[in-house]
Amino acid sequence: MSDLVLQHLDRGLLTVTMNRPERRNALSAEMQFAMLDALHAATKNAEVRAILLKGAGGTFCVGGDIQAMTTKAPATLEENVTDLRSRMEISRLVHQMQKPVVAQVDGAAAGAGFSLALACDLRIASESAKITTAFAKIGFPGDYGGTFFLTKMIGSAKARELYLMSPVLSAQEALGLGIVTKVVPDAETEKVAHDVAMSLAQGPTIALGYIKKNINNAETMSLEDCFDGEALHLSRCRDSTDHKEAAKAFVEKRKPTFAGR
Ligand SMILES: CC(C)(COP(=O)(O)OP(=O)(O)OC[C@H]1O[C@@H](n2cnc3c(N)ncnc32)[C@H](O)[C@@H]1OP(=O)(O)O)[C@@H](O)C(=O)NCCC(=O)NCCSC(=O)/C=C1/CC=CC=CO1
Repeated sequence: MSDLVLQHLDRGLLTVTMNRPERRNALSAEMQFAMLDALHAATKNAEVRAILLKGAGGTFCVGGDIQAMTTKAPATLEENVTDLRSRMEISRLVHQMQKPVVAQVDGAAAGAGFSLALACDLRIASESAKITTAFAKIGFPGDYGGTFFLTKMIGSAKARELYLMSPVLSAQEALGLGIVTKVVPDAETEKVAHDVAMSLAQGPTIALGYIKKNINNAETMSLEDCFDGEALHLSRCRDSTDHKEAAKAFVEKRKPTFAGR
């Protein structure tokens, strides 16, 4: 396990911390591969029922390490494409895994760090967070699925504006655009993000996974295919312990306890 990505599992919640605070968690190659390993393992581990993704030292992630970009060894176009595409699996795993992923966006989310936050299901932002696509300012068009996620989230017109003009948004501005879920005072960000993620980790895991799948389906599939998916997923949940417990708890007028199966 790499020190660049810390992992802590508590009652179904896996906290994954990008840990390069001295560089505001700018993504080094080693860090990206460690994240890929962590996310692959989390996808397969039934004990992980939700993930909280955060950065160490009060910053989420400022994206690719610009300092490292100035000394990068030359490679062919094909090598660069293969390399970047393989690292971008981080965003695909986050977006598609059938477990909720919450981003704790404090300090800044920029470039690939912004893309990564967008790949998550919910974003809890601190009041002073700076949020920006950043790419155009250093002569890049975008990566880690950011253009896909942002366009789906806020529409093509606004996504173009944020990528072409690259403004640095405040958390409140990002909230107004629907980019972040909630803005909280800086001192409360860690607690609120943790509480939100923990409540998902204690939820009906199978149903939450299918909610994600249904909504991901809606991003790309036809109405007919989405209906087929909803019918299949709800029918599968009928047999789940959590659905039976939730129905029983409702009738008995008590809070359900979900086991995640
Ligand atoms: C808007 C900012 C994110 C935050 O602004 P602010 O809070 O005012 O902080 P600064 O004073 O600008 O920065 C503080 C220190 O952090 C250093 N820093 C910031 N970003 C990076 C970075 N990306 N890489 C390296 N270092 C960074 C900054 O130099 C300061 O250091 P010193 O205190 O020593 O001076 C603002 O910081 C900002 O706009 N940052 C740039 C964001 C950016 O352009 N990111 C890269 C986008 S491209 C990308 O992500 C591409 C890839 C490609 C390949 C592989 C993987 C990933 O992504």
